[in-house]
This record gives sequence, structure tokens and C-alpha cells, in this order.
Amino acid sequence: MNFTKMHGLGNDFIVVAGEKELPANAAELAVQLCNRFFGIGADGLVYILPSEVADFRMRIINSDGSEAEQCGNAIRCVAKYVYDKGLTDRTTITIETLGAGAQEVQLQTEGGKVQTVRVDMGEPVLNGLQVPTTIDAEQVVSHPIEVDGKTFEFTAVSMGNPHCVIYVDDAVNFDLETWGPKLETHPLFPRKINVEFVTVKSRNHTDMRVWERGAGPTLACGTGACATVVSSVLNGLTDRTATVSLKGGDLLIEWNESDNHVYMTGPAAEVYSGTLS
Ligand SMILES: N[C@H](CCC[C@H](N)C(=O)O)C(=O)O
Repeated sequence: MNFTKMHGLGNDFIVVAGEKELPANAAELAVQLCNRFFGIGADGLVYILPSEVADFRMRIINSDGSEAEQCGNAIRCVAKYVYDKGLTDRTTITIETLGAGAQEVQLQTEGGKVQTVRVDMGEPVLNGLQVPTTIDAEQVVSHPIEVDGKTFEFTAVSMGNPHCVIYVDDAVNFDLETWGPKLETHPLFPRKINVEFVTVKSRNHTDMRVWERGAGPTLACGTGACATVVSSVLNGLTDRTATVSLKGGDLLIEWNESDNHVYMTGPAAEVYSGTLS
């Protein structure tokens, strides 16, 4: 099996193209290949597949074998892959995902290679039961959640995949390893959830650290950055365009008022290609 190792701000993926559909053993393969000691090592396994509604289709399997509906950093890597490898010569393409259908992606190239990608991540879903949470409400904003005797306030946003956004004094040094897994698997979240800890720095800038559903602590989370800005607007903390600073770098997020779509702009990088023995 040929693969290409790629990342978006250090959120890294094993990218496989050429299959007609998701292999039946994709979950087992993801667990085996994402292992950083016995495998290639990555946060997820990404397949580029044919699509009937878009130029390409992306399916993403987390390192624990669970399939995610959407992945912001991976979609930028897929866009770079298909252009750099000559599968398309267009700099505006569409990529189909499980959670958001056909999404428009704009490629910014330099020297014939993609450097930066702007993705239309679609409309956020705020209805409590649709995120999903067990809370039957139009929106879940600053809602109390208790874990191990500690009470946080969270805002729930789906970008196709579910996110729980919590504001803390110092996201950069927050104890992600203790609280991330407890919140990821909290009974309020029927399909588990990605957890973002956020510190607002200004009306156009936040710090964010993420504990990802099915992958744990990652260096960056594209859908999490989108959820962070949507949540911050709902809580009156930032404007609709903001830079989200993650451990792996910055993403520019815009929650457009006129079309209600969230746009994410950031880099994508290829590390190496290989063949599995
Ligand atoms: N772990 C996530 C999928 C990857 C999302 C993240 N890597 C991104 O860049 O959006 C989930 O299960 O919803």
C-alpha cells in the first residue's frame, strides 16, 4: 500500500489515494498504522475516494479506529495532495465529506505546489440534540457540565463533527490530559465529543488547546478552530473573523454573516511518501 504522510499545523495524517471505496478493514488499519511506535504514526488515516457529488471524496479514520464526519486539517492536506500529485489542475475544487457534503476549497499555490488552503467548512449546527448532546435546546451556550466534582461551562458546536468549547484563564498551560478524556466521554455527549479549551486574547485572537475525540491531544484541530470562533461570537467574546493560535500554529477563521458559512484558511504540508511492506 502506497501512502503519503502529511500534516496541517502538526495534526498529522496517513493519506491513501487510489481506492474505489473505504476498505472493510479501515478501522483496524488506522489503529495499526497510526501507532507511533509499531506503525507509521499519525493522528488519523485519510482516504481520497471518487465522489458522485464533488471532485473528490475524503473519509477520515481517527487513530482509535473511529470514523469522523469531518476534519479541517485533513481536508487541506487532501486539497494539497490532489493538486501537487496532478489529480487536478484547478485551484478551486470541491471535496465531499461525511458531515458536510461537497465543500468548496481554494488552493493558493507557490512554485506549482499548494502552500495555503481556504476551505468553506459550511454552516455550524447549534441545536443541542443535533450536535449531538442530550440537551434539547436551540443552542447550548455557556451550559454547566460537571466532571469529578468540578463544574465547567461549555458551548456546543457541530462542524459536521461535535465540539465542546470551554473558556479557561490559560489554555496554553491547561491540564488537557486530566480533563480532556473525562469531557470527551461525558454522558451529555452520545457520540463523544472534541474538547477545546480557549483563552480569548482580543476580539480577533484566541489561544486554543484541543483534546480530540478518538485521537487525544493533537497539535491542531481545524474543525475545533471553527467551533472556537462560532462559540466565541455566540458568547460575545470575539468578532466573526479571528486567528486561533494552536500548539502547532495559527488558523484564520471567518464566520461569514451573510451566508452563515465558516471559512478556514491555513497551511498543508507533505512530509514523505512511502510503501507499506
Ligand atoms: N477527531 C475528530 C476528527 C478530526 C478533526 C480534526 N483533526 C480537525 O482538524 O478538524 C473527530 O473525531 O471529530
